[in-house]
Amino acid sequence: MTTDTTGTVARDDDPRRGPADSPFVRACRRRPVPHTPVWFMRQAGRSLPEYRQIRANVAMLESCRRPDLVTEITLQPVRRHGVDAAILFSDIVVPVAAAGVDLDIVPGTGPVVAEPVRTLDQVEKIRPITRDDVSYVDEAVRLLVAELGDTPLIGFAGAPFTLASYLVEGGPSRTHAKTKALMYGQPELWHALAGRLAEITLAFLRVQIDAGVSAVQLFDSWAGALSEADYRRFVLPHSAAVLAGLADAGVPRIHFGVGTGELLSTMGEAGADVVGVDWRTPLDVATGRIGPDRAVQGNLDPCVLLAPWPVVEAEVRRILEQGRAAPGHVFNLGHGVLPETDPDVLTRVVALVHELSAGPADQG
Ligand SMILES: Cc1c2[nH]c(c1CCC(=O)O)Cc1[nH]c(c(CCC(=O)O)c1C)Cc1[nH]c(c(CCC(=O)O)c1C)Cc1[nH]c(c(C)c1CCC(=O)O)C2
Repeated sequence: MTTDTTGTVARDDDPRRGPADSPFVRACRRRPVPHTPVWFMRQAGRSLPEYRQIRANVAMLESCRRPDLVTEITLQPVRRHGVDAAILFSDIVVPVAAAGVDLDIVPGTGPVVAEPVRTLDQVEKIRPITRDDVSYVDEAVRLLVAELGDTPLIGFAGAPFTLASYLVEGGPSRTHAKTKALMYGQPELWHALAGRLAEITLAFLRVQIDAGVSAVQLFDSWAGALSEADYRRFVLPHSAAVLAGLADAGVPRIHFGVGTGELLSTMGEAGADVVGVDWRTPLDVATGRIGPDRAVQGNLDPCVLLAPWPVVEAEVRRILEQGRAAPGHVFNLGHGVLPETDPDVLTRVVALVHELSAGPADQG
């Protein structure tokens, strides 16, 4: 129970509380929570039979452009698992396609770009986007916010480095060699590309915030491929521009990458409220690097979900324990749900996180 400024007592299920006062948003803001909130990156997707069914005859990008499908797919894991937040069903390449880049999402591969970026002329043809270019996202967010009630909706976008990697490599890459070669060999072209992608990302996140999302996550999934010095020189200014552009938006900003143990403190400097941590760095160690001014999100290894339940349970306990060192903890995986994951295990993890972390709300 809480007491508002008029002295009226609001029950925990009172709709007036709204998503801004949800455990998820409170943890992002380092406020006391009734339980540790939990959601999963890629919670909507191939681990769910109801997702595989609805996507059976619809291409990935087409499904992202149909508000009815986006709404249904986003809600599926919320209904099934009782997670503390929904994440908009979309993809990091959706705004880039809206900006005029010829690309597709190939099943089992990922984004594939028809003409990889090599010249300034190509960069200049990637045009800035407006709300009208992504009106289907605006519409889907509005439908979802109405359906979700007190459950917060997370909006997201890809960060400039991760987007640039797809555009320069032409598809997924293990080494990001072409991207790094461009970065080192043609720094002006690199900064022009990353700057344009930062503009598009900021505009895309603004559309989602204006439509009502309660938080945003900036995915720099592949930033861990860079040294700290190169990250600072080539990537940080562009990601910081996106995050600074949202400073007045009033929603928490989460910043996530994989293999970023050595970058955690610098990624925090980019300006997020919450830093996502993969499974390689324990959360207490991560908090030591990030500092007391930011919450953390993570960090169960998605592969652990394929192990017998006692292993999963022990890992969930360890992560909750190490997360207590952080000023705020959002439970999540260290990267996305693997398609072969048994969805019932995800549901059990949500219940276990809630059970183990529930206690009298700290009034501090
Ligand atoms: C790098 C990246 C991409 N897309 C995304 C990232 C950053 C997050 C991360 O690091 O995983 C972001 C993304 N993509 C998708 C979401 C949905 C929201 C959620 O997390 O539930 C999110 C947040 C749907 C999707 N995006 C994609 C799928 C699978 C396509 C399908 O179901 O047919 C989904 C559900 C396609 C995609 N798109 C991309 C990849 C690597 C793939 C997978 C390729 C494959 O394995 O088939 C690029």
